[in-house]
Amino acid sequence: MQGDGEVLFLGGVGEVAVTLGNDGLSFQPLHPEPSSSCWTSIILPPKLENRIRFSDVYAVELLDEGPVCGPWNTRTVVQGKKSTEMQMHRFAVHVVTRSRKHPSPWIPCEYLFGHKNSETCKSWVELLSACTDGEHDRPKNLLVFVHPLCGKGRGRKNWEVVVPLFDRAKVNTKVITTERAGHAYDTIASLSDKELKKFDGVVAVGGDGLFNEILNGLLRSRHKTSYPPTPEGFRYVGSNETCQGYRNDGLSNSMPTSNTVNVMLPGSSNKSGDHEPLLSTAQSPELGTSSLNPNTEPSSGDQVPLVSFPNDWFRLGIIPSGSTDAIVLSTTGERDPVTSALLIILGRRMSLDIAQVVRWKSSPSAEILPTVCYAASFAGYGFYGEVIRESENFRWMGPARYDFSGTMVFLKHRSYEAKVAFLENRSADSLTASAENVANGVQPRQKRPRKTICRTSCSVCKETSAAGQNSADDVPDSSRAICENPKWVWSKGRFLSVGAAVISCRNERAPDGLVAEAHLSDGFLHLLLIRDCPLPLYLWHLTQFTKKGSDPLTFKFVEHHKTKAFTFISPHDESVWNLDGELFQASEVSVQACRGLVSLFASGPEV
Ligand SMILES: Nc1ncnc2c1ncn2[C@@H]1O[C@H](COP(=O)(O)OP(=O)(O)OP(=O)(O)O)[C@@H](O)[C@H]1O
Repeated sequence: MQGDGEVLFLGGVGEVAVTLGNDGLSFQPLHPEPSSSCWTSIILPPKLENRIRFSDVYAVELLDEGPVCGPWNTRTVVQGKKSTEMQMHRFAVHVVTRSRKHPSPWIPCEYLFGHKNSETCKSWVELLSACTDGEHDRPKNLLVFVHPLCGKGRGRKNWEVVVPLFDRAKVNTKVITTERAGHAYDTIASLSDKELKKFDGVVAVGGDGLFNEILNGLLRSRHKTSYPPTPEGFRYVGSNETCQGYRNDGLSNSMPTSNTVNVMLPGSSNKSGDHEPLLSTAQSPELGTSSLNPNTEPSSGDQVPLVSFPNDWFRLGIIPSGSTDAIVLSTTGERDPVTSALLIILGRRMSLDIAQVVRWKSSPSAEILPTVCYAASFAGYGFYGEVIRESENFRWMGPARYDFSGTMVFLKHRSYEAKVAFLENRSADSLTASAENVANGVQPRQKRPRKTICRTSCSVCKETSAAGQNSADDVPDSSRAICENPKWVWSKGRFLSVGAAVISCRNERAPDGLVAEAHLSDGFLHLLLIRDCPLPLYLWHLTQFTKKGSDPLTFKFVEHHKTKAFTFISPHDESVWNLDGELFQASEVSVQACRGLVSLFASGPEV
C-alpha cells in the first residue's frame, strides 16, 4: 500500500522508502552514501530535510516522463562531476523552506520524485494533493490589484515574479491593473456581496496606499459599528442617539447611518477635499457579474447573506512593492514578494486591528459632516501630515521624496496647537505618566515596562482574538470595555506631531517601527504626542527610530499612551493627517481601534 515504505526515486538522493504520516511525508535513503550526508548535499542551498510537512507543501505536480538525477555526494560536488540521470515518470512536491537565521525570507524549493510506473506517480500526486487540500484555509480564488507604478514601477515586476507560484498552486487569480488612484477602491466598493463572496480574499500588489484603498473599499459599507466614543462636550451628532449595547456612561456614542457616513478615499479625494460619493452596489465597473461566472444571476434581490466585518473567511494579502511597505514589514517581518505570495498560497491567517477614523470637520470653519475612513498602520498629524503634503510636490523624485520633504518639514520645526483626549487604559501595562503629570506637561522620564514584542503566534494577540470571536452584530469587545471604564484624559498644548500607531509600523528607516511593542491584534492604539521642544532634542528623538533596540519614546516631551480611542481638535485651517501614508484633511477627528477587524494572509513577524 502507498505510504507504507514504498520505494520511489528522489532526485539528488536515489532510492528512498517513503512513509506517509498524519501531517507529512518522510523518507529514508535505501543506499546512504557513507562519505557524505545526502541531505546536506542534495541541494546546496537550500538544505532539504528528509521530512515534508503538508503545511509546507504549496503544490504537487504530475510531470512528464524525464530525467531524475542520481545521488549527489561530496565527490561529485567537489570534483564537479555530473551525477547520473535516470529517465522515469515523475512528480514534484513543491514546499517552502527557510534558513535558520531570523528574519529570513521563505524560499520555494522542489522535491523531484520518480518511478518507472506512471500510475504510481499519478496515485502519489492524487494522495498528496488530497492531503494538502485537507490543509484547510488555503485560498482558491483571489482578486488581485496590481499598482504598476508603485515603488518605482516594482508592482508589475513583482507580480510577474510570483505569478508562477500561484499558477503552480492552482490558485485562480482575477487580476486588475490599476489605472489611477481610487481605481481599486471604486472596484471593491462597488462589488456586490455575491461577487465578493466568490473570492477568498483580495491581494494588493503595491504599497500601503493601495492596501489602504482596498481596506476602505471593503469596510466602508460592510463594517457596522458605532462611531468612536468621544469625551463629554464633543457631541456633534446624534446626541440623543444611543448605541445598542452601549451604556451611556458619559461617553457620547452615535451610530452612523447610511445617510450620514461618507468615506474619504485617501488616494484621490483628499487632494480636492471632496467626499467620495457613495457608490451603488449594483455598479461593478471592472468585474461585471458575467466576467466572473456566466451562470451568476444579477445581484439585486439575491439571498446571499451580507458580507460584514469582522468575519472568519475573507482575507487580505499584500505583495510588497511600495515605497515603505510598513504593513508587510510589521506583519511578516520580511519585505519579500515571494515570502508574501507563499504566505497567501499556504493560507496563513492572522487578525489585524484597524483604526476607524471619523473626521467631524475638515477645517474649523467647515460644516460638521462625519466622514469615516480606516487605517491599518498609522494616523499622524503635524510633522507626519506635513511630510506627506510636502512630498506631493516632489513626486518626480520617487520614494526619495519622503526623505527630502521630511528634512524640509523638520527644518521648519513647526508646532501645532491642539487638544487631544484619550481613553485611559487602566488595565495592566499603561505606558503613560499619570494623568495629572500629563496634563501639567511635566511627565518625568521614567523607566518603561519591558516590551513584549508581537511575533508569530503572539500570545497577547491570540488571547485577545480568542476572546473576540463575537458575531458581527455583537458590540465589539473593545467598545464594551471602553464603556465600562470611560475615563478621558486631556492633553492640550503645542505639538510637533500627534500620531496613532495601530501596529509597530516597522520600515527600513525604523527597524523596530514607531512603536516596537505595538501588537497586531490586541485592540489598542499607541498614541504618540510629541510636544514642542528644541530642534536638537527633536532630532535626537527622531534619530532614535533609526537604531534597533533604542527607545525613542522615553523623552520628556514625548507622551506615549496605549489607548482604545482618542479625539483630536485643532484650530488650524490647514490641518492635514497622514493615514497609512495618504493625505487626509481634518481638523477634528475621533479614532478608535477595531480589534481584529480584518484578517491577513500572514502569520506575524518572525523577528
Ligand atoms: N495606476 C495608478 N496610477 C497612479 N496612482 C495609483 C495607481 N494605482 C494606485 N494608485 C495610488 O497610488 C497611491 C500610492 O500607492 P502605493 O502606496 O501602493 O505605492 P507607493 O509606491 O508606496 O506610493 P507612495 O510612495 O505614493 O506611497 C495610492 O493612493 C494608490 O491609490
